[in-house]
Amino acid sequence: MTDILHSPATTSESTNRKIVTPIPGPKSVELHDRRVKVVSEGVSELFPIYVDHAHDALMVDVDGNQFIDFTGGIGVTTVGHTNDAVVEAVRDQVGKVTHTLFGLVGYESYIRAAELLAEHTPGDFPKKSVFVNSGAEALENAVKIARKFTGRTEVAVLHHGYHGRTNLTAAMNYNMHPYGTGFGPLAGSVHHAPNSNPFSDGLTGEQAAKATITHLEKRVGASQIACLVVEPIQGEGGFIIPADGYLNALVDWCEENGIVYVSDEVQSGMARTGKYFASEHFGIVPHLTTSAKGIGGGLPIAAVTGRADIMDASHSGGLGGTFGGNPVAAAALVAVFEQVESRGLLAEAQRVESIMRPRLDAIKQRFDSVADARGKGAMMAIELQDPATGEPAPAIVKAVQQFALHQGVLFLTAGTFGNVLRFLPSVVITDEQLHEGLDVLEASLEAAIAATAAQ
Ligand SMILES: Cc1ncc(COP(=O)(O)O)c(CNCCCC(=O)O)c1O
Repeated sequence: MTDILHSPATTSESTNRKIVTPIPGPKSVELHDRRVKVVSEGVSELFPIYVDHAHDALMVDVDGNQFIDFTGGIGVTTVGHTNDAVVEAVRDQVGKVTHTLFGLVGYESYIRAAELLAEHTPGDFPKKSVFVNSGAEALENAVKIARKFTGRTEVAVLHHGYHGRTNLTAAMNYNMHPYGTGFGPLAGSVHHAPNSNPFSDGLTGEQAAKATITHLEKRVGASQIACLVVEPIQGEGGFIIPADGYLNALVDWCEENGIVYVSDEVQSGMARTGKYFASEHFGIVPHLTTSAKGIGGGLPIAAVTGRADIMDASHSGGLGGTFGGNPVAAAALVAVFEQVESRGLLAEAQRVESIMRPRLDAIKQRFDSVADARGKGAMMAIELQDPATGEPAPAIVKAVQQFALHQGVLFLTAGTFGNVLRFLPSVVITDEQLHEGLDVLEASLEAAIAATAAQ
């Protein structure tokens, strides 16, 4: 197999990429050696590098190697690493008050953050929010609120979905490993139904919705279901975009049966797809929307936002937690929304798609192993299969990721079968950085496919 892991990096002419040591460099190796002594083995170590600083779409490790970042820390730094306005808002806030616990002593930024989410999440009805610290915590609370509002217990989710690493959200995930293996017993009352994946199932939205609804009606009973939790574009599952009409049919079914429709926009939300929330692409209005990742611009904050009557179903004191909506994170959220508005970042996400889509389509035409190219805005992906058998090709995906790392570009994988390369760059990435990263993608695919074929 060609030793693509150590091919000399061709970055000397680049102002965006700079590889000045072996990967990992000596300081990263030293940090790794310290890490293994004090950090649980349970925490993954995907890239063997350690960051020193980052800004916009570029990241520099402790050895001075510079990378174009197509991961965004899994879709968090949508407005860019160390976005200037976010940094300024955090700096202004952190010296004034860092914590009170909003349920004890309130502060304006929590309220402003809730006003922004009420304004920009889908739906023109009165909306309220509660803030928590992670996407999983938002999903946990969305389920609590739906159960309280309906008086029902059962939770419906879709195949290939992902919702977190807590006991309940691990039960809601499609992939048991690595999120739930050995951590059980996981929460009950969670029911998995078929999703819509037109690339692989060939079903129309109507046909796929019938399959989903029939499964839930027969296996659970609509009258028992508190909520149906759906990612409008499934993220960890591989950037799966449902067939036209699928989500609309699910929302209608929920409306008809008193089921709370929860749109999990943790990965697809906050300008990522060129809309504030991906639900807008499909013309659906969820009852509740969960958000996290990009809303905080790198600071940990997550939210459940939705119909005021549903959000108010909880008794006072039923929702909360120590750090939820922390003043510093809330200030960052407000800055993120201001950045999206003032810099036209929805259009920037569309610019990213306008550059990536034709190049990914061309890559699909060039390489038989690339079976699909898909996505919306700055949430694009390619799916790799063995052209002879149609089986998933995760080995090539991993090899591409490794080769690109050594060429100064960070790519993420995804997909139930690990055969998807997903791209989550910040929407402030430059055209030049996009094209350079895609050049490396193409070279990495060529090297990885050749190396795999030579095995
Ligand atoms: C749709 C959707 N809902 C919920 C979550 C969970 O958000 P947390 O902030 O990671 O808890 C996610 C987080 N996805 C990245 C997980 C990374 C990892 O843990 O290895 C998501 O994408």
